[in-house]
Amino acid sequence: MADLAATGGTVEKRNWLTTFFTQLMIMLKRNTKLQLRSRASTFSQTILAPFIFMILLLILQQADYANQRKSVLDPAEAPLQGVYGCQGLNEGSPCINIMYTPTGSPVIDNIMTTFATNNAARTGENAFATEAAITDPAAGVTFTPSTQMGMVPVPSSAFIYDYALYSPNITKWGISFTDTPGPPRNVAYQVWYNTTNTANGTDIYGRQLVAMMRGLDEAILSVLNNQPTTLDVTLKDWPLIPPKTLSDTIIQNLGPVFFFCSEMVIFINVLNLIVTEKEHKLRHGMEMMGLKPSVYWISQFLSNSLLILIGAFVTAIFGLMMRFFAFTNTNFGVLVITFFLFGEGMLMLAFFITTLVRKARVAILIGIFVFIIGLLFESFVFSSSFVGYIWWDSGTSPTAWKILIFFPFFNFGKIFLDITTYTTGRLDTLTNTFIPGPGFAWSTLFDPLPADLRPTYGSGSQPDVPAPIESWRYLLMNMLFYGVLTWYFDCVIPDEFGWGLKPWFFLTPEYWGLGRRGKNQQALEWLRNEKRATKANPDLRPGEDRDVHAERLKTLDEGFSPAVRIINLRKVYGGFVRKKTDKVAVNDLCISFEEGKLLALLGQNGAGKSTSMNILSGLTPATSGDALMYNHSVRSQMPEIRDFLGVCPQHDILFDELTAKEHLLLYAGLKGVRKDTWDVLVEDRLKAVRLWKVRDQRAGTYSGGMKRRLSLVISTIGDPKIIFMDEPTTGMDPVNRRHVWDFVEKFKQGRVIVLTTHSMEEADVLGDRIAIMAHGRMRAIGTSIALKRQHGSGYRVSIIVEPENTELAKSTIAGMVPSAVLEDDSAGALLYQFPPPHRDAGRQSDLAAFIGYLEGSEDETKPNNEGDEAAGPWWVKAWGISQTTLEEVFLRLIRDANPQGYAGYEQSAAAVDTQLELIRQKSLRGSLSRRRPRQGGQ
Ligand SMILES: Nc1ncnc2c1ncn2[C@@H]1O[C@H](COP(=O)(O)OP(=O)(O)OP(=O)(O)O)[C@@H](O)[C@H]1O
Repeated sequence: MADLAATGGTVEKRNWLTTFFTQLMIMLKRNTKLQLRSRASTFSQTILAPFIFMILLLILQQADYANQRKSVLDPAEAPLQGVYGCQGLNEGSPCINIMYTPTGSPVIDNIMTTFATNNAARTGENAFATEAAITDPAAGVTFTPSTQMGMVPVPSSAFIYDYALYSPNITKWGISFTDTPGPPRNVAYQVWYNTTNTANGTDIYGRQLVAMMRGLDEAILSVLNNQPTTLDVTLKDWPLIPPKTLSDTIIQNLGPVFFFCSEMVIFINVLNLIVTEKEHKLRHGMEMMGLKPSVYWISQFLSNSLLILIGAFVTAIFGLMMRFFAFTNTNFGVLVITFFLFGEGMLMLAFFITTLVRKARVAILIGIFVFIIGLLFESFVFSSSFVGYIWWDSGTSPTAWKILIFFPFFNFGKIFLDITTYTTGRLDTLTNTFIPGPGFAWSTLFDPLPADLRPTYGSGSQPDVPAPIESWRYLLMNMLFYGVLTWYFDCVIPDEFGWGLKPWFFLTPEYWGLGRRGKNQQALEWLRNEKRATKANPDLRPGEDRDVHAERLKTLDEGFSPAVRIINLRKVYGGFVRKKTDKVAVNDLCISFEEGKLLALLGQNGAGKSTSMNILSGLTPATSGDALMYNHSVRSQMPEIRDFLGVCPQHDILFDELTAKEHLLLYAGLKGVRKDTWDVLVEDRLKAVRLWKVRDQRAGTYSGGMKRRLSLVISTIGDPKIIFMDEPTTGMDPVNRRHVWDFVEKFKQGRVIVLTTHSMEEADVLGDRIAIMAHGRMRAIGTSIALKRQHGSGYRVSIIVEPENTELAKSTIAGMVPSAVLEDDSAGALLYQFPPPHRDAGRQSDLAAFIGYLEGSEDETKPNNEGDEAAGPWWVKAWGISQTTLEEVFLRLIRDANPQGYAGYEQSAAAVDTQLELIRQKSLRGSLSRRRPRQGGQ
C-alpha cells in the first residue's frame, strides 16, 4: 500500500470565496446526480405533473365544449307568466306584495285592481287584495305587516323609498304612477324592484319585471279604453346554433387549481428531501466535513429552481399545444415567469418550513396542510373574478390582502385570474356569440385592470384591482421574505443535538467571521483560569484514580502542548430547568491527546463515549467545559476546527444513491483536497479498506460492514490532523477488521486518532493508550500493560499433577513462592494466583524463579530416575500461565465504578463477578497449551 498519509490528501489553502464556489459546484453536482438517480421523481416533478394536470384540464374543457356546442333547433316556448306573491324571511312570513302611489285616485286604484284580477288568472294564486291606504307618512315608515298583504296604497314615492330603507326586504314591488290628463294623456309609472334579485343572477332575464310591466300596461289599456284588454306575450329562444369559437371557461375557473397542484408536487418533494437529509444527519455529515450552510441552501435553491424553470416551460408549452386561450393569447414570457416565480415562492416557503421540523413525516403533513389551504384559495377564491377581486373592493378591509400577499398561492391566483380575465373571452348569453378577450401582452403587466373587465358588485362598486406586475413583485417579496426566515430560523432553532445560535446572532461580529483571531487567545485565557481553579484544589477528587488525576493535571499544564486538550467537559441532558432526573452523560472529562498516538475509549453502553465524541466533533454543545484542538475552542471555533477534523460517526451517514467513489469525491471536494490528487486518493483509500471492487456500486446496496468501512475511510479524507472514530469496526468480519486496523495503524502517523470500541482486542491492538469510561467519568487511563498491571489481578499459574502428588506439589510451591495463593484444588488441578507486580514488587522474583523452575532442566529429585526427556519437576504433568486480560480490567473497573448519584447502572456487581470468573477460566484454558510431553503411562 502506498504511503497513505502522504497520498492524495493534500488540502489546498483557499480564500472564502474560492471555497464557497468550489463547494457550490460540488454540491450542485451532487444534487444533479441525486436528481438523475431518482429519475422517476424528477420526471414527475418537471414533466409528468404539468402534463397530467394539463391533460385533465383538456378533458374537462372538451366536455364543456361539447356541452356548449349542442345545437337546439326547436327550443321550447313558454308564455310570459304573471307576477307571483311575495316571500318574507320564510315561506308565509309577513310581507307586502305591492306598494303603490298615489292614493285616492280612482283611475290608479282601478288600474291596480284590474292588474290584480288579470294576474291572478295567470298565476292561479289569489288576487292581490287592495289594503287600507296608509295616509300618514311618518307613522307608515314604522308600519309592520302582520300577514302577507296584497296592494297597499301609500302617500308618495318618498314613502316607498323610506319604507324600503327602514324596513328592507319586506316589500316586493313599488309602483309610483303619474297620471297627466293631456291631451295627449300620459300615464307614467316607475317600477321599484329589489335589484338584489337580478344581481344574484336568480332572474337574469328580469322575467318578473317584464311580467309586472305587461300586467300594468294591460290594466292601463283596460281602464283607459274602458274595455277589458289582455296582452299575451310568449317567450321563445332563438334556435341555438353554437358559435364557432367557444369560451375556455374551464381553464378560467379551474386553471389556478390545476396549475397550483402541479407546482405542489415540487413543493412537497422539496420538504421531504431537505428534512430527510436533516433527519438522517446527512447535512450534519457534510457540515462536519466542512460544508458551509450557505452553500447547502444555495445549492438546494439552484438545483430546485432548475426543476421549477423546466416545469414552467413545460407547462407553458403544453398549454400552447392544447390551444388554451390563456396560453395562446398571453405573452409566452409572462406565462413562464409567472409559473416560475410562483414555484420559487413556494420553494422558499418549503425551505422555511424545513427549518421548523426535524422529521420528514411532520414536514409532509405540514406540506399537505399548506396544500389544502392553497387549494381552497385557488378553487373558491380565484375561480371567478367576482370573488377573486373582492379583496380590492372598497367594502373589503385592505388589511385582508396585505396579509394574504405573504402567501405565494394568493399572488399566483391573482395574476392567473388577470391572465384568464384578459384572454379567455366569454360567450354573450343573450346573443350566444363569443366575445374574445383583449389578450395579455407584456405591456398589460403594468396596466390596472380596465373597468369593463372588472366585476360589479351589488352595491354598484367595482374593485380597484392592482396591475398584474404587482403579483410578480409580491412573489419576489415572498422569496426574499421566506429566504430571510429560512436563514434566521435555520441558525436559531436548535437541532436535535442542541446546537442553535442566539436569537441576536446576526448582531455579533463572530457570525460574520470577524474577531475570530482573538478567539485563540480567549481559549488560552480560559485554560489559564481553569488551571488556576484546579491548582487551588489539586487533590484527588473523591473516587478519582491516580492515573486519571495525573492526566487531569497534565492536561491543565500550560507547559505541555498536546494536540487536543479536553478540559472539564460536561454534558447534562435535560430541559431548561435543572431537575434531579437530568442525565449527566459526561462528567468533568479531562484528557489530552498527542500526535501520532491513538487513544481507545472503552466503556459500557451509555458510559458517555458517543456524547464525548459528539461534543468534540461539534455535533452536540457541551454544557460546560471546553476542548481545545490546536488551541481552537470547540465551543466557539468549530468552523476552523473542521478544516483539520475527520469524524466517523457511530451511525453511518451515507447517501444511498451515491457510490463509494462518489462519496469520496464529494467529501474530497468539500474538504478542499487538490483536484489532481482525487483519483489517487480514492483508489488508495478504497483499496485500503477493500471497497475498490465495489466502488461504483451504490452505498444503499452495501452490507453493514461495507458501510462502516466507507464511513471510516470518509473520515480520513482531507488530511485531517484529528480523527474521531465512534465504534468504527462494528459489524465487520475478522478479515476486514484486520485490514481496517492495519489501515488505521498506518494512518495515525502524525495524527491524533480517538476511537471508541467495545472490542477489547481492538483497543489492545490499536490503542497506544486506553481510557475506560463509566457513568460519564473517566475511570482509568494508560497503556494496555499499565492498565493490566494497575487494575489486573496479576498472574495465574495452573499446574496439573497426578492426584497422589498433590500434597508434594503444594508443599514444594509453598516453600518456593510463599506469596502465591492457592485459588483452586481439584483432582490434581491446582490454580495459584500471583499478586500484581505493583502490589508485591519484592516478590516478582518469586514468580520469575518459579517459572524458571517449572521450565527448568532435568529434575534430580525424580524417583526411579525414569528416562524422561522433558525439563522441569517430575511431578508436573502440565502447567500454564495467564495474565489479566483487558476485558478483565474493564469488567473490574465497571464493577468498582461507583454509581452513586447516577441512574441507569444496570449491571449488578454479582453479574460482573460471574463474568470475570468466566474470563479467568477461559484465559486459563488457553494457557494450558504448554503441556509437558511425558513418556510412560502416568
Ligand atoms: N439526546 C439525548 N438525550 C438524553 N439523553 C441522552 C441523549 N443522548 C445520550 N443520552 C444519554 O447519555 C448517556 C450516554 O450516552 P452515550 O450515547 O454517550 O453512551 P455511549 O457510551 O456512547 O454508549 P454506546 O456504547 O451504547 O454507544 C446515556 O445514558 C444516554 O441515555
